Amino acid sequence: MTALPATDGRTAPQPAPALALRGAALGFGDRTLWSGLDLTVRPGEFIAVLGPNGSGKSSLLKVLLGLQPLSHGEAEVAGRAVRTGNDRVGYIPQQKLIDPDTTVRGRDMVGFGLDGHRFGVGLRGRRRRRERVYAALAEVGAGAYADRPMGVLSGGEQQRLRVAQALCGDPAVLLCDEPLLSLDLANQQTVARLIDRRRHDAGTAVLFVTHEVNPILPMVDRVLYIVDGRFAVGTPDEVLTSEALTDLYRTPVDVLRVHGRVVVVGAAGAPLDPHCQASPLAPDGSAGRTVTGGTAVPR
Ligand SMILES: Nc1ncnc2c1ncn2[C@@H]1O[C@H](COP(=O)(O)OP(=O)(O)OP(=O)(O)O)[C@@H](O)[C@H]1O
Repeated sequence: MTALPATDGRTAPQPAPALALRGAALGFGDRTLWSGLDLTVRPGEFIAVLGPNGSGKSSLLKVLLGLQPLSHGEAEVAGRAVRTGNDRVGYIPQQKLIDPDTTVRGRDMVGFGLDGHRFGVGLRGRRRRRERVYAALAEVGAGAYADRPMGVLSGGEQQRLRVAQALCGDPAVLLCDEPLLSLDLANQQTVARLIDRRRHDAGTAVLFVTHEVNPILPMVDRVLYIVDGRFAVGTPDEVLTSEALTDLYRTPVDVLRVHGRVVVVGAAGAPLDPHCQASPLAPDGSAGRTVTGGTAVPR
């Protein structure tokens, strides 16, 4: 705990940050993905991590999972230096359909998210472990199909179980790597709400990597937007603006708000997204501009 002056003159304890990066840099060979990154994330805070393909979003998650050392600087989760196998870190990967022949039950898959040593050995340890899995399944509403083989479950059901697996260890930080990808709208909303509820109820901080910010926009407290070695951090209203993104991309970018959705429009000749299409939304109606087709954030 850090003590900060309270408004009445006494000192009020502040919760330790869920996550802290100080002077962090990551590079491979002579390429620097990002550097000078200082980021302190409060318990329960929801951070969207945005940026084009290859800007280093997933690599940032790997650093926090202890799978990738920083080139410079420090990274801490719940006040401790990051390391592999830290059960204070939960991880939700992209939705990938599991082989239909996979016979492992959802309940067992969720249990894989727990460190076996934590609950001790013997009957008591096994019971505590079982209770934790049960609670995680209940939290995501997956109890009804938890005993079926993973291979026969729908993509949405499988992804709920991945969320349960990530939450099972009661993480201080939840790292999400495009967890809504290839889910239909209803399941996108379900999974996003589960994550949102968790951070409200348990104070779990969330780092959410995505190319499509709109489904989570109402939940986002701050955005970390990485482009070509540079980055911007701030509220969505501060970062998702034409001015801020033009500065970041070093090329003219327009940010439009259409029916509450954010649409990022890039300059012709400098497509921000390989899938850019001629824009029906070009502000001047010219054909010389492009927009990410239905996608909010350039890839
Ligand atoms: N171990 C590694 N060795 C060398 N280069 C790597 C390594 N890991 C990642 N990279 C490179 O670092 C860059 C960033 O990769 P990363 O997966 O973090 O990007 P990303 O922003 O998540 O991209 P996407 O949106 O496409 O998923 C890529 O060019 C990738 O090839």
